Amino acid sequence: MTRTFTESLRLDNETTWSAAVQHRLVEELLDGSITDAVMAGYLIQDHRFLDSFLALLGSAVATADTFEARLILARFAGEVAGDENTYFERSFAALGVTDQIDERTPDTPATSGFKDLFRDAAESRDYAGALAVLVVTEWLYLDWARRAPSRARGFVHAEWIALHDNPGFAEFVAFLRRELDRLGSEHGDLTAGYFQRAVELELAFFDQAYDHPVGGAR
Ligand SMILES: Cc1ncc(CO)c(N)n1
Repeated sequence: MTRTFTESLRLDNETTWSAAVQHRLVEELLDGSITDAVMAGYLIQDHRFLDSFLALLGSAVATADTFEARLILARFAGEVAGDENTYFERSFAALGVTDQIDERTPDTPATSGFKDLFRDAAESRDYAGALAVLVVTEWLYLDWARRAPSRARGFVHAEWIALHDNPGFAEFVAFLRRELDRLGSEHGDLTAGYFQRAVELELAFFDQAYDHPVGGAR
């Protein structure tokens, strides 16, 4: 059986990938038992992830080798900057996360690691490198969010799952994988290195969500 390039990359990282997809945080989000303090801390870190993530998406828009790809990536960037960012603002209000709490909370090592990885991939000005990182962040999130049915309670939980488990998002992940399957093997070492770093950071990001519960949150 021939494997696609992205299937091989995932299989090379299967242990870490599965540990992330089956993480305690995902279990607690899907069964509704995650505490507001952990959810708030996780979302504060993820909102910072979003800033650097948009910079990486912008670099993918700039380096994509077809008009079609540039359109799809730019539309997705628009959704992240629009509905997804608004989700964070509404959730912070609901969880009692004020600007002061946000400012007092340091980046976890995983957040810093993602910022470094996104900057490295963006500055390489290499479309395949940016794709290797984007395939992990989006495919791994589709993978856990699809583990529904969820018994999530309230919009903070339900919308976070729905943002990563909907037909448009699944279609975007399929597009990213087709792009990396088309280009990745020509840039094998670079893409494998970025892919592995990203999977390890996803697992660490979930782990570290428990290190800084946000006390000010309701
Ligand atoms: C840590 C992390 N990985 C992936 C996504 C999906 O974009 C996200 N929001 N946060």
